[in-house]
Amino acid sequence: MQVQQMTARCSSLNFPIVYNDLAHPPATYIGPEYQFRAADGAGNNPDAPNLGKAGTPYARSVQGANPLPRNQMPDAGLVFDTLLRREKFTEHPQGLSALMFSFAALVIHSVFRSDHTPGKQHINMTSGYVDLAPLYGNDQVMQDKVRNKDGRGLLHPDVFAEDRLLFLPPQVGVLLLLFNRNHNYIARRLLEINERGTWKDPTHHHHVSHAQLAQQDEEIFQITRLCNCGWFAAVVFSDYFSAILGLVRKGSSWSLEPFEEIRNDDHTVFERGRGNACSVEFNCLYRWHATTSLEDEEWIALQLKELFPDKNPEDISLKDFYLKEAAITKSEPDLQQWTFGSLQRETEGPNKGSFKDSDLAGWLQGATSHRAASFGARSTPAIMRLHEIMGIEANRAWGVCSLNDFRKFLGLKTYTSFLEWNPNHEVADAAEKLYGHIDNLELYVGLQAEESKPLIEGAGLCPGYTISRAILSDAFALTRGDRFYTQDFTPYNMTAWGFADCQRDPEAYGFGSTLGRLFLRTLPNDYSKDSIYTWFPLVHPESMEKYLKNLGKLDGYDLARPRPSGPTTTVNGYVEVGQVLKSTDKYVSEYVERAAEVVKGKGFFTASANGVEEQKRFISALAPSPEAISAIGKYFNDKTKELIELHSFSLIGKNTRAVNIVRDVLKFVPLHWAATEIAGIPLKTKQHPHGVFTESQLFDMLAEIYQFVFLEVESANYMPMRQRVKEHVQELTHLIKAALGSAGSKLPFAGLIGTMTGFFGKKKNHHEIVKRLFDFGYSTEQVVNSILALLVGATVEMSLALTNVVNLLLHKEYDSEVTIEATKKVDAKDLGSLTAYITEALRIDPPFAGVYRVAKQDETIESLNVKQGQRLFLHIASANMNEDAFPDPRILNATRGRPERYLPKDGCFTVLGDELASTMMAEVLRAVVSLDNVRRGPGQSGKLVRFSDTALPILHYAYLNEKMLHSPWPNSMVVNYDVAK
Ligand code: HEM
Repeated sequence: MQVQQMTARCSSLNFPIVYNDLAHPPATYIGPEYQFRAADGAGNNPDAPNLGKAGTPYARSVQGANPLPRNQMPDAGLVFDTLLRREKFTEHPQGLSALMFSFAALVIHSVFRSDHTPGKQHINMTSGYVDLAPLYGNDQVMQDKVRNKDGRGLLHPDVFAEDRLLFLPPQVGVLLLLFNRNHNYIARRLLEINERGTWKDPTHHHHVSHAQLAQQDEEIFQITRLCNCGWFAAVVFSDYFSAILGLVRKGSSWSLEPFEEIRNDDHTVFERGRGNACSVEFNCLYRWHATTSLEDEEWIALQLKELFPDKNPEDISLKDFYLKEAAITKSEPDLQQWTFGSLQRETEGPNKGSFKDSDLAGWLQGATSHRAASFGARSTPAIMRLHEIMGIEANRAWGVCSLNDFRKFLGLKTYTSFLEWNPNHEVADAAEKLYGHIDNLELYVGLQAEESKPLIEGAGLCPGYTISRAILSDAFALTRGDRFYTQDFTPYNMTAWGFADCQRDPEAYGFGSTLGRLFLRTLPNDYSKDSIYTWFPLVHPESMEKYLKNLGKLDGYDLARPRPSGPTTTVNGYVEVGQVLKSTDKYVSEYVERAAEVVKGKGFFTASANGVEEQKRFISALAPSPEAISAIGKYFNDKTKELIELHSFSLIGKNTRAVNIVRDVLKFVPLHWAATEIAGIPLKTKQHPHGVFTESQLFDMLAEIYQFVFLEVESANYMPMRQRVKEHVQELTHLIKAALGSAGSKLPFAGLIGTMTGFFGKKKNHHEIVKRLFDFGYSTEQVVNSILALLVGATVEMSLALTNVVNLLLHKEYDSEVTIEATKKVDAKDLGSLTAYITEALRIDPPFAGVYRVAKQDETIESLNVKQGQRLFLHIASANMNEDAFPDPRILNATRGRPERYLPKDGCFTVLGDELASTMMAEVLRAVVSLDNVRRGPGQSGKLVRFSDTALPILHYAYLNEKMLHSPWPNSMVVNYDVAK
């Protein structure tokens, strides 16, 4: 190319834009030095590593212009007694609860810790970041004290680093303990998932070197801290801001999101993640002592009495306070022994060292039911006089500007008179007498005693006007300025699950509450899934009731304080599990109640009171003869082959083909049959683009219904899932009804059927089955619900069972715990052998670990004493490993004989009957084993990636779904097989 042409082409490029694509200097770097938060917050900005580090001076934002000579300022005590001292308690206008300000106290303790050592009062001993420093400490020494360091990245149970919290109302410390528990929850899940495969759980592997344990402890701890801080920020941006902006009373789940990348007009990156140091102005405006509830006021009085038994609170001096503080710090016991609020640590058992859940919940729920007070002049409890004097004195020592200087800085109109600042004549007059001129009004007092904002649109916190404007600037500086909430908030740094787990979820109950999710995770037996105490803890329940009523949403919530639920007893013994499973009259499942929440009317026989009878009848309609069973078996065999053919691909230059047997075949074989042959719902595939749902869409809907009715749902997900499941059920029943065809033409919706049959096409089997059901005298509703029951009960769980069977069949080096009897490999030609293989494989690797049952009466079975009403978790997977019942239980031996030793089968075997379900599965297996030299795909692709999830014991294994959250359903495993060239 000619030089001139090159020059012309280059000059047509907009250099500034291209240059501005990237940040200069780079926004972040890779490697552990940059990936994780330093204990003292250093290095948040890699180019200015001391910015916001603990132990550095406070920043000052505003250039004061008005002189405020200290020796001419009114006495701080006098200021308190004239402008701040509470005259009477006025409840908060939005009805915020005491817990709201307990959370606020946690926020401020994360970012302020003024040094009280003489000469060092300008130092902030904590970092300028919302990094949960009260939990993790401000330096490495403190962090080492809270960590357990056994290789699992855990914290010691129920500890935190911040000793100042011991002197605040107990619910503040309790809230922080929930973040300790959340840390340990996250760390455990990270180790279970083990995304990079480099960690070994020291509870199962006893020969891991010290060096490796130390390294993995550090990695897990640091990743967990990032995720836990993500949770903390998510609470700030959901519950906390929702209360501050008044969104909670409007039923809105919208939130500010200040983290995203934004481009300036000239294409430069709008700054983010460049660090933050807290300012003295912010320290002054965040002292919200006026909001203290009556109950907390009483608590402070008691505490001061305890600390200074010989002194009247009004006579305690600053010196007394600082001396006491220093003495307490010196004599503090080991933080694992700290207690507060009369809490007692458990001294033995699995929860040794922890506090009782019910005690913690008691403090939190108490604080929700206490009303916070309004902000404003003459509102701060007298008992906090000393605290306020400390604030005023600090404000003066720091050389903070005047209120008017501050307002000017923010672009707000400066006040010209005291009355303009606070229209209450008495307050304005008193202030004028103390300060002389409005320009002399110091920031601290000016902020705290200013007229408060009323409860108007967009307002919820209702502090003084200037605070309400300035708080947002600081909130943004803190969060958008933090590299770990912006450039380094990535699924790589936090792992895929950790990143997904800590996101604010606008779909969560309580208008996107995160605190509710945290309560249900950390205090599962003491918070309930629909209580307003769970979902709106920062608002007083009576006020929340009023708002929900206005929004027409009262029905969705329980207004009562949650009642603790008893823990579930896990039963592992083979005899006990077997006995309970068989005694269906004495031990009942909870499926009927669950189904009743989402399915209207009769016929959903898999979860109905007289289900056994209905089930038998349904099976007889489905497969009335051995020929019918064989025909269905053939369908399964053909469909498996068809899907393998359709989705397999060949490897270049080899006579090998590969197929994702789980994602593209096993997941969908039962689904095709149930949807098209039984329910009459055609699937949308490449070959049939006019179907109603794609295979995946229908699978996901059925999986959610199945999980809701038959499995365990994380309490925090229960209510949103219930809503979604109701919608799925409605949609599916509508389609099933429409597809009933002429078999139901005597029905009132015959007109609709006319249109739908053309759309669906005609299916002989579907037609016949529907006819047989009507012949039983079933109502339309019963027929529809019966079909829905089959659709749910005979698909997703069977796919999972098939996955486990095929996974075991391909067993090689991957699962060292199981051995397959080499001589007794499966014979593809013999249906009996295939069925026996499936029974044995599902003993070793059942789709679910167990089932829940509730006792209807007292009973003793062997060593198990059951009380009426007790909830039992029957751990079938454990019972299946019983040595007496199954000698060498880890050996997969399909010729064990004595079929009566196997525990009663559940799931699709009950829905379809043993014979039909076994035939279907055996035919799928036959199609797979008939592939020439079928074997696992290479490396990672050939593995069934799954992990144990101790948080949801019913799941034998959990998987990550496409959102990277826990799911019961597998999604990938590639197999290879050979074909003739
Ligand atoms: C109701 C219980 C509370 C008690 C007993 C309490 C007590 C105290 C005490 C003794 C100080 C030390 C004063 C100093 O270092 O100058 C302090 C400081 C402070 N308080 Fe409170 N407080 C309470 C609630 C709150 C709340 C709800 C907030 C606001 C969200 C808050 C914000 C602050 C701030 C920002 C400081 C300055 C911290 C520092 O500079 O280190 N406090 N409080």
